[in-house]
Amino acid sequence: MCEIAIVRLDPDVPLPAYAHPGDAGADLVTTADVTLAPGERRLVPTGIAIALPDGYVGLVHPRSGLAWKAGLSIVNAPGTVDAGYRGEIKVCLVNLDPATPIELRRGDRIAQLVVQRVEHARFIEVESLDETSRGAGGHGSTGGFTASDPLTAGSTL
Ligand SMILES: O=c1ccn([C@H]2C[C@H](O)[C@@H](COP(=O)(O)OP(=O)(O)OP(=O)(O)O)O2)c(=O)[nH]1
Ligand SMILES: [Mg+2]
Repeated sequence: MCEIAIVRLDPDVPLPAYAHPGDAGADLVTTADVTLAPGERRLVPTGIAIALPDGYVGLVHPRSGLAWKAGLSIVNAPGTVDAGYRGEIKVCLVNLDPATPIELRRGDRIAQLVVQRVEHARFIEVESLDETSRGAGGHGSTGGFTASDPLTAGSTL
């Protein structure tokens, strides 16, 4: 377990909390009242700043319940909080529902922070890459998931 120093920029904000032991994400709240019109996006404050240890990253993920029930998502999901970042964590929320506004109140849990270790890579330029079974196949090269997908049209599962 890693320890993360945290500063509350708003005295009322709760510390990020795991809802259950073993959960991957610690919930983050908004400190603002926000209404998102259909299709609208907004950078929303969380009232906290953290100091992640070197070699860690904080990933800001959407919450699945709000995604399913209201269409609330994060434009840049998952957001990347760098270890050296000391500013307020903010979340770029978006209302993906085509018709219904989303009303968020100060204190609502709007996202979850997943803390992970990261590798730092050295990029070494070469003339060509080794051969693999996948090669350059990507972006649906192994098939899609519906009959309307042009890659799999006519497929009989
Ligand atoms: O959901 C997010 C994503 C990022 N950040 C903060 C922390 C992160 O360390 C910094 C920069 O994020 P990122 O590198 O994703 O954005 P950028 O557009 O590349 O900005 P920069 O040029 O500052 O790196 O913004 C957040 O508060 N919330
Ligand atoms: Mg960046």
